[in-house]
Amino acid sequence: MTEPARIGLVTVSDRASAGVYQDLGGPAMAEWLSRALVTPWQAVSRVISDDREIIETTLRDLADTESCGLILTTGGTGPAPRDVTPEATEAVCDKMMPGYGELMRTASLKVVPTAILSRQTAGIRGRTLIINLPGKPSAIADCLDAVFPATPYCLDLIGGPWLDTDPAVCAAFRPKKK
Ligand SMILES: Nc1ncnc2c1ncn2[C@@H]1O[C@H](COP(=O)(O)OP(=O)(O)OP(=O)(O)O)[C@@H](O)[C@H]1O
Ligand SMILES: Nc1nc2c(c(=O)[nH]1)N[C@H]1C(S)=C(S)[C@@H](COP(=O)(O)O)O[C@H]1N2
Repeated sequence: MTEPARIGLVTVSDRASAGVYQDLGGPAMAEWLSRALVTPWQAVSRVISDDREIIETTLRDLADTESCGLILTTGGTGPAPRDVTPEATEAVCDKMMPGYGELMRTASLKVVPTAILSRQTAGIRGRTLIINLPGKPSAIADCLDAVFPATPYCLDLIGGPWLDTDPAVCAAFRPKKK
């Protein structure tokens, strides 16, 4: 039996991390993955403040120590002074994947005119793919619906975990098998 794929779910929010409001972002990411994935997986969840050092440390820990092959972040992608998730992501990645940000903004623009305000991106650290999502919990499905079809193959290419999806939720496309 293969081990379940470990997936990091990181909520970056000053207010959710301080308990001002309940974190709905982490549960929304978990709910989307539970619907989409048919292979076993396990969440490794964190709720942290919009602090660049803390975000970088958390991403390194999830990738290098917790063996997460995929990490989703939500929040901190906008233009406000404390929005630094994309900078933290880029700082810990070896390689950026700009197509993710481009496609997520294009998909979100069909839902909200403020989609361009997200600087969300994605990148690779070793064998881990990190994807930024906006903080609004409803943005999570908008963005994952758009980019997840290419994500299992991206993980294949970097030596990450094998993920299969329910085609009724997300039609993953692999141009060739491993
Ligand atoms: N993790 C979350 N859980 C629940 N709601 C959230 C979460 N993150 C954001 N939101 C909601 O989306 C709105 C916009 O998110 P945004 O990331 O801009 O928050 P913010 O104003 O930067 O504050 P904070 O970083 O403290 O969440 C918030 O006002 C809040 O209503
Ligand atoms: N799908 C989707 N994308 C979205 C939004 C949204 O509500 N839905 N909000 C936008 C807004 S208003 C902002 S400021 C940016 C950045 O949000 P963040 O700082 O919470 O990550 O995401 C944008 N992208």
